[in-house]
Amino acid sequence: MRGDNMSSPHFPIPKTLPVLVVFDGVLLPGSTIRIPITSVKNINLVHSRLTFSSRLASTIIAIVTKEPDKKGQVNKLHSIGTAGVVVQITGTSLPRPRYTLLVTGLCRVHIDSVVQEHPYPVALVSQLNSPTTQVQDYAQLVGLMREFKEAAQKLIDLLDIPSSEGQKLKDLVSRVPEEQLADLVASLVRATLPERLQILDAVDVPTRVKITLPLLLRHIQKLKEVGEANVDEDNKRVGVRVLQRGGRSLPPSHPIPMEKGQNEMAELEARLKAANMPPEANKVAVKELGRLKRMNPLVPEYPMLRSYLDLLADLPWDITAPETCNITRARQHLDTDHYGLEKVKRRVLEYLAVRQLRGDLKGPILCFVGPPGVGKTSVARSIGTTLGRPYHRISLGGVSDQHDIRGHRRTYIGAMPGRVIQALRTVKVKNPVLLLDEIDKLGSGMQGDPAAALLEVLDPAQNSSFTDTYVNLPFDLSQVLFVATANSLSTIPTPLLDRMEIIPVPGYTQEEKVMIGHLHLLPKQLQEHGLTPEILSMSTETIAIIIGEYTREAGVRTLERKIGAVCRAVAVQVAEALSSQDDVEATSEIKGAGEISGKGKDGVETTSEEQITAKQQQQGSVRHERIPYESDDDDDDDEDENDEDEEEEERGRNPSAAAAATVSLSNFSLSSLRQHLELPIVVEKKMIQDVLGPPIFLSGLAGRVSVPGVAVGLAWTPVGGEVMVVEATCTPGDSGLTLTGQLGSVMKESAKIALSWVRQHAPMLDLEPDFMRDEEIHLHFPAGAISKDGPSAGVTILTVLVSLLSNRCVRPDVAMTGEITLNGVVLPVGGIKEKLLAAHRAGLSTVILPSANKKDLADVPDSVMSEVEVVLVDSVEQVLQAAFDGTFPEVSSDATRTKTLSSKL
Ligand SMILES: Nc1ncnc2c1ncn2[C@@H]1O[C@H](COP(=O)(O)OP(=O)(O)OP(=O)(O)O)[C@@H](O)[C@H]1O
Repeated sequence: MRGDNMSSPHFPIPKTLPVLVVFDGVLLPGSTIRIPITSVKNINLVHSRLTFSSRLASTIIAIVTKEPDKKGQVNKLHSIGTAGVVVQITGTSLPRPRYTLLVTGLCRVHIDSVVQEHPYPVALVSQLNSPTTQVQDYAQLVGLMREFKEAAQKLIDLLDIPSSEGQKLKDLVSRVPEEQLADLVASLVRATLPERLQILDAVDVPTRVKITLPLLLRHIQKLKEVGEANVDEDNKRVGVRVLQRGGRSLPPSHPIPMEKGQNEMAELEARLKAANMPPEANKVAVKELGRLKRMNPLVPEYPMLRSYLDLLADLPWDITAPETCNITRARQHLDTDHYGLEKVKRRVLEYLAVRQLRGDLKGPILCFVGPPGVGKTSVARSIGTTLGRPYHRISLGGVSDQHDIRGHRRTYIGAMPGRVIQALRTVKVKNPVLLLDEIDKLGSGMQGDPAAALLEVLDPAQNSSFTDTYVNLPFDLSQVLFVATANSLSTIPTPLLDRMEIIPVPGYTQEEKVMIGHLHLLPKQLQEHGLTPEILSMSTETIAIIIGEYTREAGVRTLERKIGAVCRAVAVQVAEALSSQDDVEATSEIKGAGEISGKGKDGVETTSEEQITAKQQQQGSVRHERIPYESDDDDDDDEDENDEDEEEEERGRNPSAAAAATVSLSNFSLSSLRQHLELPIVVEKKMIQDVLGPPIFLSGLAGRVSVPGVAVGLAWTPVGGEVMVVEATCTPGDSGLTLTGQLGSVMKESAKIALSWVRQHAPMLDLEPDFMRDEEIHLHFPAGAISKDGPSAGVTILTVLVSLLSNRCVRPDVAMTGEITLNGVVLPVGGIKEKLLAAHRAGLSTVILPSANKKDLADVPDSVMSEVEVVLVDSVEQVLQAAFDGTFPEVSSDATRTKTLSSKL
């Protein structure tokens, strides 16, 4: 069968091709099919060979059918496949890769051998072209072709497609080269998988035509039988294939519903007109539409141009949402949705008021900066709701390719517009509120700098004519209200920072968290679990226990999850109570059955075997009815899987039961539930431990600070303030000072400065001048896996060294922060509010701060200031006085640590 003689010039196909395995279809040369990608190997192939900016021409793959054996089991690759080019990829790679490829067949190839199986198959192939037709066969072939073409025209007449489309198809059939004719018509004809494989195997043209003709005639016969008025569903599908894809076939498993009598082009033209584009864009749209109309639907560019025009028609060039800005309502909105955050709310209201008065849409871009879970996204969403404009969130975390923002060139496979244009297509208005979430997490990779692309989007001077690379036309973004969020300013490029107004959203105090939990998170979780305050009651004291013993965060996200876990546990109790109610009902029904069958009213005591069976069946049916709810809850489970630290939630909870309870509660009144449960179920400490496990964080650092060489420092991190127990030990040796805990260079320098100061002041500290001659000091910062840097640990390091060398304990209730100089001056540091909140959270009562930070105390909530004593210091001596209670107390004799230097002091 293999054709060694080339009958006509063909483009060469590479000798080695990656193989895309298909299971229920056959791609014939000249036709285009959609192939859903589900198997791991096919996904690997897409990732490695098709999604890396490959140019169209270079991505030739072999599409080979895995055919079933006689028992219907799929087992071996067919020996002949089709070399094809992927013209479009749709789908996503997250959360799970799911793609659909649009592939056009080029020519037949023989699979000589499979040279690689993993990660995707690769095969050595030889191109198959039709052998030259011998002169004696020629007359016969001409007759056969004529008959075939006539039958094909007849089939097209019978297909349920608009006449204009039919005419186009007929023209195509009359023009197409003879060797492509059978393949083209075969893609219109209904045929089984083995029949299609037979057509694929027919390398020489006459054989192929001879095989296809009977199938063609069979299809015509069938269409005639059902009659034009009653075209069966399958034929409609064929019609749709022709109508929608211009003569290219689609696998039977992916039919597209018929839009009877609709002219695709006219519809597209009408949509483009209705889009009311600016003249420049309109000119391009008209020109491209003309090109699409003239284009042969079989060429790979057709679907790409079609998608482009669809996007132009979908973009909101001239659609504006009416803005309903009302400051009083805005205030109400913000207050209803958020507790506290007074400064943030005030700034947002000022911003909205200025916009309302000026009546224009230009203004600074607000950027909310703060630790996770403090309500940044939530406040930004409230702005959208307040203004009555559609809101859309663009997540920028991990975006490292500028094309994600600016779009890809249309010539690339899988080309897509950038995220901003995609968002506008989704919201369908040109003035939405777009939230640029996690703007500080933008990456920068090989594919250009996305931050630079964002500059163009955010700059009011440029964004009125933002040109996405895919759209390639200016789009006016000046009416979009951009709002951004970030955890830290340090990673936001300066030019981007310059264009935004930073609104800090600080962490919450313990009291604020309790109130947020009580007023917002608990009601929200109750509602999400189908519970009510009449069923579950949780006091503010209980919420405070959860905060203190199960969370260490600046925001309230973990708190919300923990409250959710408690709600689920209660939902299980309710569900169980409801099922026991079902049991009782079942019993009473059985009693009823007993009455009917003439048994006594006191049937419970005298339950017969039949009754027990009936009861069991009844219970079985109760269980059975709940099954749908159980599967409904799968989503819940998925979410839970994403929670990193939620193992305790697994304990004592049953999401299925929770869901069952949620649904069942609507059917059962509270009064009937009260018969089985004492309501409300009051959540107390014992129940919290049962559900969440033993406390994760024990308050008080006293145990750890009760030995010399340990002090509590305060650190600022993008996720809020942290208390850090810094430790030092001293052992015989000569390697000087060893630092561990992934410290940056600035922190290492702080340690050196502190040691120099101690050396310089050895006499004052009662140390010998060469106290480190035979000793080495090891200084460790906890959470060794996390890198740390910055000068603010200076005072803590110094205090730890003094404590170690003087063998005296630091006060256990003191935390400190501040930079030191060689001369012992204490300099101001940042993140004071966050640090004080962290100290307060950890139950520390005294905080040593640089005097120059006094101004920052104004930001610290009164509730914290009233419980934490702040000692302002200018010098290291003052730090030591405060840290050691002014007297440098001797270590008690039962100190747990051996002090190697004690003999020297
Ligand atoms: N002040 C508050 N009042 C009421 N609810 C709040 C408050 N702050 C946070 N929340 C709630 O906490 C949850 C987390 O908030 P949100 O998602 O807005 O945090 P975020 O600061 O954007 O975090 P991230 O930086 O991780 O995106 C939400 O359910 C939100 O409603």
